Amino acid sequence: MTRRKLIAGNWKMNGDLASLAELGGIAIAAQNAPGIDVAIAVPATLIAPAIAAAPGLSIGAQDVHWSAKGAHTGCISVAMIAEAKAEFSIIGHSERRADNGETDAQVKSKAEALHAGGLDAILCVGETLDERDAGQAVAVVTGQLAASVPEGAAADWLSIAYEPVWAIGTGRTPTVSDVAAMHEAIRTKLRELIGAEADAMRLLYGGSVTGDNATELLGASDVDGALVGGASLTAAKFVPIVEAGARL
Ligand SMILES: O=C[C@H](O)COP(=O)(O)O
Repeated sequence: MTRRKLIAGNWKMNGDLASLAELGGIAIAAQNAPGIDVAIAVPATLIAPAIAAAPGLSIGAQDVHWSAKGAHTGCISVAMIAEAKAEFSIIGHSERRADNGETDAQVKSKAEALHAGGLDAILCVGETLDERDAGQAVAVVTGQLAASVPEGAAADWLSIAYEPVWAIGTGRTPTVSDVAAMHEAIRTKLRELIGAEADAMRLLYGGSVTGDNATELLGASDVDGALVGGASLTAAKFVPIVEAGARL
């Protein structure tokens, strides 16, 4: 099955109004790559200004709360990011799991809340280095999927990002065959969970993706795109990744 590639950036807790100038070059690269999707998840305060700065570029959030509203100090709801015109949110990023103790059950509720609000979700999974060294990587990742992918999830609103925790921001990446093996395991698990819809669902790889390794990583079997952190902060670093995705 042909799946449209998605190259998504995650600015994490970086960026300010001045850095939105980077989105101009990224938006042009996206326009020049009509065969793929390009998106950037910015800090919540930058969602509306990012959309104003780069109309037509898909802008999203990096997290949402699962509740519609209420006593959740510091959190942001799906309706709030939707009002700012975000199209999607990342959920379950390993940094949120580590910093905020997020559980798979919460991630599942966030996915359901996004879908109910008409927004897309990029759900992150991934193992730590200790888990990989212990031979538990596949078990950890498939366990995260089993506990966080909503019943009946569909490819038109949910994508999965496999991000080995040890590859994030470290300059280390798994081998292409390790990435392909994990993505195959993810797809197999998704078939168990959501049936044939699994074959339409995009599986992104994330962790130290750069313009230098994007062609190799994006070319791995069952890799349908990338979730890019550090290299998404500037057009100079992100555009080559978009171009690599468009060439495949
Ligand atoms: O969400 C993005 C990932 O955590 C990857 O970050 P990185 O490209 O800086 O390694």
